[in-house]
Amino acid sequence: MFRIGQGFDVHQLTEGRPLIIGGITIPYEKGLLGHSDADVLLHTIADACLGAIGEGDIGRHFPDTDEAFKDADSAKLLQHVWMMVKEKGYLLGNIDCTIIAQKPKMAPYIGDMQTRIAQLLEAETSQINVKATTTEKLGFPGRGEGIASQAVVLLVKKQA
Ligand SMILES: Nc1ccn([C@@H]2O[C@H](COP(=O)(O)O)[C@@H](O)[C@H]2O)c(=O)n1
Ligand SMILES: C[C@@]1(CO)OP(=O)(O)OP(=O)(O)OC[C@H]1O
Repeated sequence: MFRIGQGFDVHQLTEGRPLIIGGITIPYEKGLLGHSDADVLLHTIADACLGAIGEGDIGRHFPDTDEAFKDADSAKLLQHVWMMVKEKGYLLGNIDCTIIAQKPKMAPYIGDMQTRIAQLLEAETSQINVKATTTEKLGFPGRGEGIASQAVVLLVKKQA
């Protein structure tokens, strides 16, 4: 039995914050703003996983009004979500993600992101695909105001 989920998230770019995407710190003049470390890609994957198991979204499980999640490491939030997926008896099929950013260039960091996401989800790197695209300078990502990401996840029910 299969379950699919999709995720989408956006965070604003601002000065004075580190840029953390897919669990990797990327050298850049700005970082993403959020209650947590604002790792837009890990949030997107967490939302896709929660969607696949019918458990709502990360705001429901980790509210941004809760001081416990202030500056939270999104890797830990995703690991918690992955525990929920495993408790429901699912394994990862595959994940496909897109980071939507005019700058910086993500290509040099994609391999490390895939490795880190695979670690967090106890999967093989071959099960994780991360892509990046600009919006050809159009809209808020194109103006460099923020970064968005999208993900689709396929889960497979463990055999009894
Ligand atoms: N922030 C980004 C955006 C894109 N890339 C890579 O460049 C390729 C071309 O991007 P277009 O938006 O012009 O289609 C894209 O396929 C990515 O490989 C990137 O590394 N970082
Ligand atoms: C992760 C949480 C919790 O710290 O905060 P943010 O970093 O603001 O991220 P967002 O994607 O807006 O929503 C989920 C939040 O509840």
